[in-house]
Amino acid sequence: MAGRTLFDKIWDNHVVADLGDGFSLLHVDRHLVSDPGSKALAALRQRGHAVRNPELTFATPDHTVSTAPGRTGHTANALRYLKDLRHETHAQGIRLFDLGQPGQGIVHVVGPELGLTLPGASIVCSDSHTCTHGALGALAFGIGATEFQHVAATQTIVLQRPRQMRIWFDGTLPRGASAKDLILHTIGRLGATGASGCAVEYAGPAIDALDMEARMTVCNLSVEMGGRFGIIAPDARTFDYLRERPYAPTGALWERAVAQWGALHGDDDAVFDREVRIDASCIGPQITWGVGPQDVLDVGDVVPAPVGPTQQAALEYMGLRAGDPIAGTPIDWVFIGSCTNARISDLRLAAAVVRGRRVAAGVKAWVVPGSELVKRAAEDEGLDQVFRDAGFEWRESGCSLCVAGNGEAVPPGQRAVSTSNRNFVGRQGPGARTHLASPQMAAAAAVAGCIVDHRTLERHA
Ligand SMILES: CC(C)[C@H](C(=O)O)[C@@H](O)C(=O)O
Ligand code: SF4
Repeated sequence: MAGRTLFDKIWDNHVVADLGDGFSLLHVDRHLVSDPGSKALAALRQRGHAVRNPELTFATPDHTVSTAPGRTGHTANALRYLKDLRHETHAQGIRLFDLGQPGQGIVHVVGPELGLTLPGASIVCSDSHTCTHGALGALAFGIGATEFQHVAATQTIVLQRPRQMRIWFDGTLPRGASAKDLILHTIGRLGATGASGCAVEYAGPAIDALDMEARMTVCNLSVEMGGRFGIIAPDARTFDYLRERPYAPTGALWERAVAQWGALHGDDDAVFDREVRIDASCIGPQITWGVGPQDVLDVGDVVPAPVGPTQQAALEYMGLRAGDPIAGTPIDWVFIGSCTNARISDLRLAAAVVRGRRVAAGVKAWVVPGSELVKRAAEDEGLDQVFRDAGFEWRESGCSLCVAGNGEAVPPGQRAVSTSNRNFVGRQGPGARTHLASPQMAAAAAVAGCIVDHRTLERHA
């Protein structure tokens, strides 16, 4: 028998029934629910179904909640979602991590930090960035509203085994380049559909060297190149990260779990449908110029000449001219947040750039921690003060400006550098222009008032 990939092994462990033609009925170990999921919960209840395993289902509001300090200014829409989520989770006996409680936050930040996300587990959430959890060696993927009801009612899901791709990163990232740069560069190389329909395994020395939160950043953007799953084999770093997390196993169970997790890696002779190799040592700080994460360049490069009408339209939307250096482009907003880059390590990286500096005149800069626990940890370290002293707004946790689904938006025509994962037309508000970048790059833009290579700021410090 041919060797199996890591993904194959986890898949095989979850098969309840083989349905033929590559389809399987899989057991779901964790169902994560955020506020948009309240609609599907309501629909399920109206059809008279109970949630089969409420103890495997966990909820928290993130998309629509206000992130204003003190949670003021909730929109009518947000209040409705919040009320529905509270009502539906209560009716079904589902654990809800509500506003102000440890455990609240962007669902993809919360899963790993609570130890709900575990190596070898299957994890679903009706959100495309569920691929984030694959960073811990989980089989994690986004589902639709119909699948949500199926999962909730049966704790299983029907899935066709996807094609598999491995991206192998040689070398080490240069100083000043981060996981965000690594994955943006990769998407730039492979394109928005480069991993369509695939489960993507990230491997190689440059991945091994990343800490857990950086690995989450990498897996988070898998879906931006069409991959429904991203996965990284768990290792000692993964186990260290999970030890003593609230929902991680303890005592003898922990020992057994680690022994099993240690076996979670692909066989040497496993075959992938596609293999890509990338040299991480050539990757510098990245910044997007267009309206998809694949429209990305090195911060030292010039805006490319458009290839075809789509890119021409992207340049017009972004208000950029081909041939101009991207560095030096004036900006109006900075958003440090989202399930890509709002964990404590991201905030530390951004704070290191900001410390002792001021946000440039006319720039609005927000830090939106990824979760209540991230917020508290940052405050314990005094990071909130570093940001506040510089003129940043220090906010409550949630999705906020990443999706502008909560009344928080970048005004039309204004230009933002954002640590999130989508720079689509109107994503941060109608007419808003978004440049995706790492936390260091976003922090540097805030203090410089323009797009800038954060390494050049460091030299002047
Ligand atoms: C609202 C939700 C369904 C959506 C997703 O699936 O990703 C959002 O989180 C996003 O990032 O665009
Ligand atoms: S932070 Fe952004 S990308 Fe992540 S779940 Fe929320 S809206 Fe989606």
